[in-house]
Amino acid sequence: MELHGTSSVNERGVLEIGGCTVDDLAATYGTPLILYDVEQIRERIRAYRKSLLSFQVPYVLAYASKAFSCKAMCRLANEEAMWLDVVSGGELHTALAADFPPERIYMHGNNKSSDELEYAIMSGIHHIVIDNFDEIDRLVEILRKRNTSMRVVLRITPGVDAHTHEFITTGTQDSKFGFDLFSGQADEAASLVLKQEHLILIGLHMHIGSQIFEADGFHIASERMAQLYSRIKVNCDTLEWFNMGGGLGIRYTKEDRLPPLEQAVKGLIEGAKRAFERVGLALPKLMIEPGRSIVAEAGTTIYRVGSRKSVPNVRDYIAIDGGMTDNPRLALYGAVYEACIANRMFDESKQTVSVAGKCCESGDMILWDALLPEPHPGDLLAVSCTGAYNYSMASNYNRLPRPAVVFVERGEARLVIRRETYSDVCSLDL
Ligand SMILES: Cc1ncc(COP(=O)(O)O)c(C=O)c1O
Ligand SMILES: N[C@@H](CCCC[NH3+])C(=O)O
Repeated sequence: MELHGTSSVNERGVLEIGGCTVDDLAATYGTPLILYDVEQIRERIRAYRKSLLSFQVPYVLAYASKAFSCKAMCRLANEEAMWLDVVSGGELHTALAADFPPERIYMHGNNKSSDELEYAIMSGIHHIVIDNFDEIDRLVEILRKRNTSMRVVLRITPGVDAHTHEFITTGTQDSKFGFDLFSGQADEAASLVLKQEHLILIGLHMHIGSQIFEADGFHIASERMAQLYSRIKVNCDTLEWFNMGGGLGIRYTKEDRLPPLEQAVKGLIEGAKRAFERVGLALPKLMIEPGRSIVAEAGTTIYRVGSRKSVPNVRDYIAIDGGMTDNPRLALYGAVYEACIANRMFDESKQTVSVAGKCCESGDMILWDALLPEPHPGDLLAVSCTGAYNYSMASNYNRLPRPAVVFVERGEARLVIRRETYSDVCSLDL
């Protein structure tokens, strides 16, 4: 397993993250345990900021909180002066409960309920990203009733295939998200919004997908967005923002090849700059809303190895005390991870084993055919790059309690989400 961020191996051959030893953390907090290397998150944020600053246009760096949301994460994003993208009343509530300033929050979502829209408006968030025609109507109705107005951004589907897993591409024409550009819906939505005295159109948004390695999709989408922007700008003085979405990929395994983050971000923005120049405009104010590339590599899940099973001439399995309940990404997308035996880092990796979870489900796998030192029951298995869309997509399938989450930084560990108990699992049952 590749060591990320502040990870290192101590003289006992035990993995350390953020200056904390993994076996001590497992003994204190139990397993499965999700560790976040806070310094690494801060570094990623700073890498984004450095690239954005070099373009000398006003910018907003928002964290897409869907990747991993909890109060501590919102506080960390706030400490780093980020904005926050929320996609639900629950994510908004988490941010507000963490005292995240509402004026740096905005709301996405392809089916925001009227309650969620009211909540967002009454909380004083900065703007709402409108996703469809029904939402324009619903928003106007609420604003009219409350005799107030709201800044809005339009989510546009630029008709671009981002070359990622088909379940996480979002910019193609046939998508549930946003206003379609090709059929003219995007222009139509803009003229509708401009007629509404309660709506102030401040920007256009695109998000072409997630875990993207290549810049071409962003460049093509930026070209199309710049053309749309220039058409709308003619009748709209308040239009000043271009939100390029999130989506930059990360290295889950050594085989994943991609440029350093700073370079990748610069490349995207240079592409956008060229696109706007071609339509005779300067680069507008920029928004960018990464999730995965901020938190994924900073997360490591620590499991305890339990039973083993060897199918002669077929495969060796080991089972860990978590699984698809804390990491459904292999089951959902066939995601590939790297792992190590965290308490025996000096041992040679010479056995090919597949790592299964403990759910009643054959698809409950975390790794297929990984090369590891021979695992023994009681060993600690560390799976890297589990910081994004793992805890946030965790479930209680088979009534398994969700794991604890701990932030580690400079030798200190801080429990930020406690482990669920059996009574938590039953807490909503009547
Ligand atoms: C609208 C929007 N913005 C931002 C993100 C964050 O994407 P990522 O985690 O790939 O950076 C997503 C998720 O794909 C999204 O749907
Ligand atoms: N949840 C997905 C990505 C979806 C991103 C949000 N629009 C993943 O784990 O990769």
